[in-house]
Amino acid sequence: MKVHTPHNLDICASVLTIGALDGVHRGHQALLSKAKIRAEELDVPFVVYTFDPPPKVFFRNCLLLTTLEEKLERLENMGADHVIVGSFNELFAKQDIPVFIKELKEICPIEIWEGPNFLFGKNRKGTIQTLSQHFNVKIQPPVICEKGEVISSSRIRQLYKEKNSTQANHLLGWKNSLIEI
Ligand SMILES: Cc1cc2nc3c(=O)[nH]c(=O)nc-3n(C[C@H](O)[C@H](O)[C@H](O)COP(=O)(O)O)c2cc1C
Ligand SMILES: Nc1ncnc2c1ncn2[C@@H]1O[C@H](COP(=O)(O)OP(=O)(O)OP(=O)(O)O)[C@@H](O)[C@H]1O
Repeated sequence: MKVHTPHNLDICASVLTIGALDGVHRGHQALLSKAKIRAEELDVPFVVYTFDPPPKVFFRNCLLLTTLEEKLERLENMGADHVIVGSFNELFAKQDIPVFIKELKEICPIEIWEGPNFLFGKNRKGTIQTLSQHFNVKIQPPVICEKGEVISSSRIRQLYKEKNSTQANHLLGWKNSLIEI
């Protein structure tokens, strides 16, 4: 797996997933697995575009579930061929959506895989519909836990706050998920 800064990956076809992916939890894992399978079927590299720190950590000071190093390790485990890491700061967040779309076009995605409620870009104004105007977007149905709740980084952060690290680690689904709080 190769790690890149934005605008530094030169490929002519890919399957792409974009996301903060903090924790690379069981919902992310299902999404990434699907995208990886499609990349293999299409015989193109599987590219993940992620952000460091996760936007919610940057804007709202949320608990960080995985350091960049841990996240990259997990993404490698999920079969990512290339990871683009956008350093998330004020300047990055100010980029207009068409600018970000133009950057994504550099990666030439044949398919972009996301979950159903994916929002992106400045002020979270970009939707699946926005993305679909430019790319072939595929949706992974939401992965829910045994209790019927959608697995999310926010839910896992909440479980850690409630000191329920057993359930948090269960939703993360990685053996070495140990956050001390
Ligand atoms: C160019 C760009 C600008 C962004 N600006 C904002 C922003 O102003 N406010 C915000 O909450 N998130 C912003 N984000 C983060 C997105 O809303 C979103 O968190 C990110 O695309 C990852 O999606 P995910 O949270 O579903 O993983 C921006 C993302 C990008 C790519
Ligand atoms: N449970 C899930 N099932 C399927 N896809 C998911 C799930 N959770 C997140 N995704 C998808 O993973 C991608 C990255 O999402 P993101 O990193 O924002 O995860 P999140 O768990 O929703 O985070 P947060 O709770 O901090 O908003 C998005 O396309 C999102 O829709």
